[in-house]
Amino acid sequence: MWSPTKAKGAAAAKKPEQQLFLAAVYALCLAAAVVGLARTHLLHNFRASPLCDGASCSVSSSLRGAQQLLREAARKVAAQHSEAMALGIPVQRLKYEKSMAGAPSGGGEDEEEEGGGADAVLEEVEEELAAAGADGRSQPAGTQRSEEEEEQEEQEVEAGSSRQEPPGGDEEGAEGEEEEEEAGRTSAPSPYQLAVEDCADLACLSKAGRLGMHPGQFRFPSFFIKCATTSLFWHLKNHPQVLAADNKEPEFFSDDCGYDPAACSRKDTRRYLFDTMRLGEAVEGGMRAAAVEASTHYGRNGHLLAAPVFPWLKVIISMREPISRAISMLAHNLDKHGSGCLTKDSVFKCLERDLQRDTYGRPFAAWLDAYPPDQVFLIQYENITSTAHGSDVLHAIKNRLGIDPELPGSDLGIRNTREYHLMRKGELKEGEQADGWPMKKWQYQSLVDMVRPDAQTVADLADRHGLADGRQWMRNWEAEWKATLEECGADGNCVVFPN
Ligand SMILES: Nc1ncnc2c1ncn2[C@@H]1O[C@H](COP(=O)(O)OS(=O)(=O)O)[C@@H](OP(=O)(O)O)[C@H]1O
Repeated sequence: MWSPTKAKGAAAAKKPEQQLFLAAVYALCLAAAVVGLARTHLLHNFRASPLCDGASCSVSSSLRGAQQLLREAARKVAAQHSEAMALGIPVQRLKYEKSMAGAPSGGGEDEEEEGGGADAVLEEVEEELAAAGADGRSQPAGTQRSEEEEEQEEQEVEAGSSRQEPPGGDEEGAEGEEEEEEAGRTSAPSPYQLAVEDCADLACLSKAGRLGMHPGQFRFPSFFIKCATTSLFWHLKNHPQVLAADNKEPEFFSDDCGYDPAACSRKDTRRYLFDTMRLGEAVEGGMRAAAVEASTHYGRNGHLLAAPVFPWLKVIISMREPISRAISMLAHNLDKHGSGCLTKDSVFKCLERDLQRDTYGRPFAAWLDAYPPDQVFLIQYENITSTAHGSDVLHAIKNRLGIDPELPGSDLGIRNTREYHLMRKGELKEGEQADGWPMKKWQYQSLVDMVRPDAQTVADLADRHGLADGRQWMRNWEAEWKATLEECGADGNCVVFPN
């Protein structure tokens, strides 16, 4: 029969080596139980953490989780940054140099995009992770993402709409899915591009314009040119980053829509967008060219038409000494179309009438009311056509438009001259200069007195908005007037040539 005393006595009766063996077995069992419990507890918590992908908690999956967390954090910084920018709160920019593909620094479309500081955070996070091979897949040489691709990714984050998490948005995705996401982010069209692909009217383009773009892309249309434009239009037409309108002066908003974008018919709008402005080609080219047109009449009421529809539009306004501008335009009407009031006998009356009606100040002020000054590029015709400054002005224009300033060259070229039109009509031989316009000295002087206040208004406005040195501007035109007056004969007769 069994009794404790007996058992004790039996245990006590065991040999010391047997006792030692049993103690070791008990200790091992205890340790195994503790380790088992701890493992179950740790795995439970660890799998629930974003550092594991749920199925495994390997070192590489944990590092991927950490990468994801850092991305999320950077995205949050980006979102807060955008919010702050929208509220007008000053946000300190971090060290961040944007090097747009093929575009000069100092004024591209994309430089208007704010948020560099937050992007820099994201960029640095991505760089650090890539350098550390934190995704557990070190990249072989030659397969690393290019700077451009990384910038595309930043832009998408900025746009905030291109990288939506999949429904149920989990971090549990398998490695393949994550790779796909990676590839999609780097080569995907920008949200802007996707939206424009479906556009066939102004409202759609207008709405799309609020979406984010990749670096090197341009909003459509990009800019209009006004005044002394033919040479500039043709120069830019030959630029690889410019998509010039099929017709230099489509006058769509003026002639087709009566300066009211809401009144443009569907048919005319489609024709303008696709045939004239080549929207289809712009989309096919990934929106990587700046679409331009140069309708002269927009100058008068440009503020009415473009600002509500294309708030991003840039405008190049070139102004010529007003009397020369009027002579050039009236002579153009006469030589090319056989119309208008200009004849050798009616010069003064015709100019007086035109200059009273066509002023610079009012429409220019309206453009400036409608557009921020950094979208208006004001040039003095006398500067861009001068041998001393012409190529610098041209360079600056292209810089401001965000296109390579070195292309297609530094020479503006010369087109649409009076001589060209007369030669075509057989009224002038090659190398000959067209006649000037007869006027009395007092007549010319009175025209100068008439246009001076308007010129001064433009100079003051340009100065106030930081667009030009107003005083220099006036000095240039005063010099033109003085030179013309000095050419007049002692008998008070002048022959006026436009500058
Ligand atoms: N590079 C250069 N240097 C000097 N002058 C130049 C240059 N390019 C154009 N022009 C002169 O600009 C005038 C034509 O201007 P636009 O093309 O704007 O005319 S238009 O309003 O579009 O019809 C026209 O002026 P006029 O000849 O006096 O009529 C052109 O001769």
